[in-house]
Amino acid sequence: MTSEPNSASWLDDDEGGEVDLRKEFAASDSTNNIKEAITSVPSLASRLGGFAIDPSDPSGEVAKQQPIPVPTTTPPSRPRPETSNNLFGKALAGVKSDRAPEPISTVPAPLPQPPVEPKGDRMRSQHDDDGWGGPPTTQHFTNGQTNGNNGHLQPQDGPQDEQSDAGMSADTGLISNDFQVEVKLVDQQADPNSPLYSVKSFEALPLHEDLLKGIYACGFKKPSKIQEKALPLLLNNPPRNLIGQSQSGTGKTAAFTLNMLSRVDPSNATPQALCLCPSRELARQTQEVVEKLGQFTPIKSALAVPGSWRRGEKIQAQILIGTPGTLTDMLSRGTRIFDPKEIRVLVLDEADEMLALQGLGDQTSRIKRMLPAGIQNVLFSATFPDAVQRFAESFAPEANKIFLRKEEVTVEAIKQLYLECDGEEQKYNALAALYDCMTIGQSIVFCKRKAVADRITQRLQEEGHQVASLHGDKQNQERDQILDSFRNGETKVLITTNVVARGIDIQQVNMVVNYDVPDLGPEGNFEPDIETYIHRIGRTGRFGRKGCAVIFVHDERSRREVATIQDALGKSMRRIDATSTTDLEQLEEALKIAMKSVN
Ligand SMILES: Nc1ncnc2c1ncn2[C@@H]1O[C@H](COP(=O)(O)OP(=O)(O)OP(=O)(O)O)[C@@H](O)[C@H]1O
Repeated sequence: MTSEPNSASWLDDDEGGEVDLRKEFAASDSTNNIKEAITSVPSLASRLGGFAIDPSDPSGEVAKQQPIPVPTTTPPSRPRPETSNNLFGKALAGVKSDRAPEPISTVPAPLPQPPVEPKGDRMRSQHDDDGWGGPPTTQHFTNGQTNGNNGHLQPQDGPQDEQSDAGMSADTGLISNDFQVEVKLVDQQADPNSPLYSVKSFEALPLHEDLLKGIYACGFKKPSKIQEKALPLLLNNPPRNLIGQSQSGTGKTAAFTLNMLSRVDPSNATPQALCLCPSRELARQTQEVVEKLGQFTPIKSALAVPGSWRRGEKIQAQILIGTPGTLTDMLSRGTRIFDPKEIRVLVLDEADEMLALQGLGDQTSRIKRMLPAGIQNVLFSATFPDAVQRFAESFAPEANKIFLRKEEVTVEAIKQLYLECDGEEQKYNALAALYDCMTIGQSIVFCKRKAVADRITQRLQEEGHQVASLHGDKQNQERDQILDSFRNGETKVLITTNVVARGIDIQQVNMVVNYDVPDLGPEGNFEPDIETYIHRIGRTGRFGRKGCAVIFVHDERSRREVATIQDALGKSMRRIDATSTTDLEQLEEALKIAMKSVN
């Protein structure tokens, strides 16, 4: 980590620890056509000028020389991997495809033909193959070496000038969006320092051909690092628990989804894989991923969130995705809704949240107790704080583990900035002034409280801005509609609480604003909530895309909190001086470049 340089212009220092945001993002601009589309944005400086003035430092120069201090200790490393399991066989064999496969324009390499296993209880028959032998594996990714400079990551070596293409159309190779920019993932996936890097191809993984077809239909060309590492461990027989950590937006969902699709028996029309998510929004999204990746299999999925299920209705889908409340409700009815004894895989997405002692942990543990012992427990998250990690290890005993080093948990392509405001009211002014920038792409504004989200939404709307607010007090259907219209681009700015802080994957989101510093609430002594910060900013920078995350600082306390976050992440944030026209114009420029790069 580095401390902030004393440079007058933060865009000048393009060497050393700090990054010239504008130059870096511009360097990745292999296409210029977007530039025209964004040059119409009015000057941010012209709209922001004049706030956050410290009376003792009217020019702002003193403050600029005193960055939020970042302690110089290197975060402790976790132990190195010990062993790795061999692959014993294919986890999905003999899945019948009774749906007519649709033509895929990207012709894949010849598909591997997994051995056909007789229908029936696939998991148990695999289990019989070779027992639960072999030591669990712990792996640690490293997406960069430390340069001896207080643990700050070295700049990546590989070419970074082309963008990812998670949303690529299989027909054209173009992202379907407003700007039609061709962006390639190839270079990032060839760079060993990238979390998207993999040695293997999907074809080399033990996946059924119908799942490979689903993967191609999603436009995925190569696995990410977590997919490459986790899938063989997940699909290995006998099934073993797995705790997997990987940065936000690196494809964890596909990893656990492919495992669920591989592990269920399509001929048995009852839930065999359960996936628990912390919000209805995430459960709905995950079900879509299951449907997409499984579209060439006969496997069905169902949703277990409030309003998704008619009381008394028996679930006949093999994969059930839901929130703990609804799943507990279903399970409390014995075998009437589904037979828990048939469950063989339990996935906790956002596992640290699902196991949090003050939160969902109780419900999750209760659900687990209603399921058979010895099922495969799969826990994924971008964050695993130490206390939860211990609980996770007892929840999923003898698990194979994939953990990140502390300094690796945030995505390098998300540029983290903080913006000083002079009090609460100025925060609102800053947000209003950022509106045009926020609508070049799409943005999510996170607030601590629902009331604040509603209040600023109303004010912005009264001033003629188009924004929507989403939080847990809204009706289920309204929640679904609001997120759907944000997802399809009808709404450009979403003002929300932590309800969408985790897991939500909307590739066009190129800016996240932390209107409030997230905190741990009364149980956590109102300390800053580092994990929530990581997940919030992870709503941008998905699968190799670039993004900007701005956090508002408006008093001594929030200043301290942001310093704590920097310390915990081992990364310094660039300070934006709201009294400096130059800084603000540079910020605007950097945002524009970042925004176009995510498309
Ligand atoms: N191998 C791949 N190639 C290209 N795109 C991919 C690949 N795997 C996943 N993606 C895409 O990357 C995006 C992010 O994936 P996903 O939502 O699974 O990330 P995640 O790791 O679960 O993130 P989070 O920690 O925020 O939950 C999705 O749009 C997904 O479709």
